[in-house]
Amino acid sequence: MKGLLVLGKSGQLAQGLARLAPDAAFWGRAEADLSRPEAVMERIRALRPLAIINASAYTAVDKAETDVAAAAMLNATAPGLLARAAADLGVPFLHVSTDYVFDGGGDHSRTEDAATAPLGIYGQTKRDGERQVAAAGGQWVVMRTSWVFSPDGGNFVKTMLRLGADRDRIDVVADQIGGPTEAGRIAAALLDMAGQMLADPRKGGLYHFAGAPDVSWADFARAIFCRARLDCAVQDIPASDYPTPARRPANSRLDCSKIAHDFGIARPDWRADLDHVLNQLGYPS
Ligand SMILES: NC(=O)C1=CN([C@@H]2O[C@H](COP(=O)(O)OP(=O)(O)OC[C@H]3O[C@@H](n4cnc5c(N)ncnc54)[C@H](OP(=O)(O)O)[C@@H]3O)[C@@H](O)[C@H]2O)C=CC1
Ligand SMILES: Cc1cn([C@H]2C[C@H](O)[C@@H](COP(=O)(O)OP(=O)(O)O[C@H]3O[C@@H](C)C(=O)[C@@H](O)[C@H]3O)O2)c(=O)[nH]c1=O
Ligand SMILES: [Mg+2]
Repeated sequence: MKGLLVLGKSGQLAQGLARLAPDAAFWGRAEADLSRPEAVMERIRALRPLAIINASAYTAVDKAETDVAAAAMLNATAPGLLARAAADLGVPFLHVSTDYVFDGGGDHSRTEDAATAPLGIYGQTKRDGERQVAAAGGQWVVMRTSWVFSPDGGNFVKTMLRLGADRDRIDVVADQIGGPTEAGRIAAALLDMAGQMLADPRKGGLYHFAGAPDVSWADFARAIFCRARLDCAVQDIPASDYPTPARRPANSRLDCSKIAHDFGIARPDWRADLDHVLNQLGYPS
């Protein structure tokens, strides 16, 4: 997509976008340090992009608990200012948020209008970012997704492949349920949405988008070992047996019917996407 500016370069989503939209401009930390967003806004005004996708974020969930100011800057203040720069230019701004804005009670799928109640700093700062993007006054999309995996960067799939290679058993949380989502699918959905927003200035808003079917982390780990042909047994454990600085939601199920209705974008099946990512990582199918 010509004229597209992506904030982010080496991250999972940024790399997914780079594969699908190689002629876009990609600004990583070196080109555009979002801990100093005012300078980035100036450069955006000079570039005059036709659409902006923000693929940058502070994603270290546990570290955010003690690095609050940096998480707030990257996840809330910077997206708000980027959205304002896009609004001033009159171009669409697409941003990504997370299932961690919810407290994860119950066992139902949440729609976009469900109440947010983040359990930790990462989720809180992402929720604040959603609000700042919506308040910037331009044409915007916030896509909430979950459990992102890809061949690039750090993610649960790569962690399991590393651990599973030298252990014969691993304990994995079985009472947190969500939709694993391949980064390339998010990239494709955002590019599709950007095109539709350019064609129709009324389009935009808050949307859920996650891979199907919903699973526990333990079942996701089993699928990874099975498809990678790694001989590592998964022991189901409750989250209470895996203490972490930040609490995670137990129920991360996202109802994705609004994006299907408004944009014609369906939930991708993570099982096929996992096969594809494992192939990219050198595991034969
Ligand atoms: N990972 C997940 O499981 C989930 C992620 N999300 C959301 O999806 C989006 C994409 O996440 P993902 O691709 O996984 O993230 P990654 O952690 O893989 O990548 C983070 C990106 O942020 C950029 N970045 C970090 N600090 C700065 C900074 N100071 N200035 C400029 N850029 C910076 C990095 O830049 P550089 O390229 O220079 O390294 C990198 O491109 C985020 O909004 C995230 O909150 C939502 C649900 C789940
Ligand atoms: C490594 C490991 C993790 N776990 C658990 C911890 C946690 O509950 C779950 C997943 O671990 P992770 O560290 O990948 O989880 P986490 O970093 O919290 O993943 C989240 O990242 C942010 C950015 C998001 O927005 C979320 O959608 C989600 O993807 O698995 C085990 O049970 N055993 C293990 O050996
Ligand atoms: Mg993590």
